[in-house]
Amino acid sequence: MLASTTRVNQHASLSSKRSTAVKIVRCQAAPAASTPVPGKPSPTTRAQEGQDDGKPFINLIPNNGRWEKGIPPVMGAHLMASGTVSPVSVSKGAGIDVTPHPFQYHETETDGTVLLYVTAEKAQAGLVRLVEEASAAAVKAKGAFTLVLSGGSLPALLGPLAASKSVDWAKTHVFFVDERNVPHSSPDSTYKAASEALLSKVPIPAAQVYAIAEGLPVEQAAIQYEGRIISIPASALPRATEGGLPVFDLILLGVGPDGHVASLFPNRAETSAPAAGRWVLPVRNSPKPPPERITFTMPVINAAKEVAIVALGESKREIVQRTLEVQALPGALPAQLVRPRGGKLKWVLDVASAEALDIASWGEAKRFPRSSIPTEKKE
Ligand SMILES: O=C(O)[C@H](O)[C@@H](O)[C@H](O)[C@H](O)COP(=O)(O)O
Repeated sequence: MLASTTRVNQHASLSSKRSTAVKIVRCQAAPAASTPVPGKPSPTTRAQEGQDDGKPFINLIPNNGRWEKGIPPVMGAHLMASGTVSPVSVSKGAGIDVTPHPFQYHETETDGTVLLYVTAEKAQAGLVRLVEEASAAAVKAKGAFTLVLSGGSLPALLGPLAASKSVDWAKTHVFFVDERNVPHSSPDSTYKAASEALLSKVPIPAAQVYAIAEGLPVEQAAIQYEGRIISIPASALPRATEGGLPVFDLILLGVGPDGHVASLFPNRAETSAPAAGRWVLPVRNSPKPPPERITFTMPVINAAKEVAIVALGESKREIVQRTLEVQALPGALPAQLVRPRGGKLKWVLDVASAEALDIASWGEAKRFPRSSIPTEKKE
């Protein structure tokens, strides 16, 4: 049974004039593409009324809520904010010629918290506070704080942390949830970006910044990185009771236009790596250049105490809406697989990236399961 939808701050209008975050706590459940929202011409409304507005006529997932084995007969086929239609997958009926999909729908939901800021600057300040709070809690609890960074636009957002008076850098360990397999001096290096924006400006011991080993083949770089994580004592980096995965205190993710997080891309084998396997994997032929990377697996991300997905600006509008509001093919959007099992999930948005969200409808209970990686691989 889905967790009952938590209260949504109905006043969280996107045009909020509030100067700070509007905290919206909700279940991560996608409204059915066929659930017309009063006052909002949803694809259904347009399709049912047969308006020929030039947009593709789309087949809608029947919102009967009683699918065989939790799998809707038609997956996808929803009209995305960009006006394109997502891919369709038609099963032949439950249990008929169905090969075990690396991802499955399941009924449980994880509450996520959406922190919606009026501007990117306020979102950046909120992100800094989020790191400071996680740091204080971790150092108080175990005398160490493990912070994991993404690449892309994220490192530059952390610049103001250099002025923070509350982060104990002597007790902080910084990792990279993914990293390009390039020299540290390369403009593509996330280590370089994070060093320039923050790490070179704070008194963090060099041995506590875990950069990728340079000059190795990507498979060896992944193994070497995993070995460094394994060598960290559980007192600083506890291991989860289930599966022994490392429990990082805070992982900061970006999200790509295809829904990738870290270097886990849609429909790629790395994205469905099981919890029982490697913690860090090599990625070749990455859809996002540069081609070679290493990446944490999704189970490692989901073992974290807290995960924040940071998506700011107009360019994130469509993927934020798809990820938070649209039923996707199982695993089609890796960002929808981010569901910390025992931890907290937060989205850090600004009005520009949240503009396409239909927050007013978030108060209604939705019966859309989310895809996830099964805990045991179905052979
Ligand atoms: O190394 C990387 O490229 C990142 O880890 C990647 O996952 C990034 O976070 C997203 O692609 C979003 O990047 P932007 O925030 O720059 O759009």
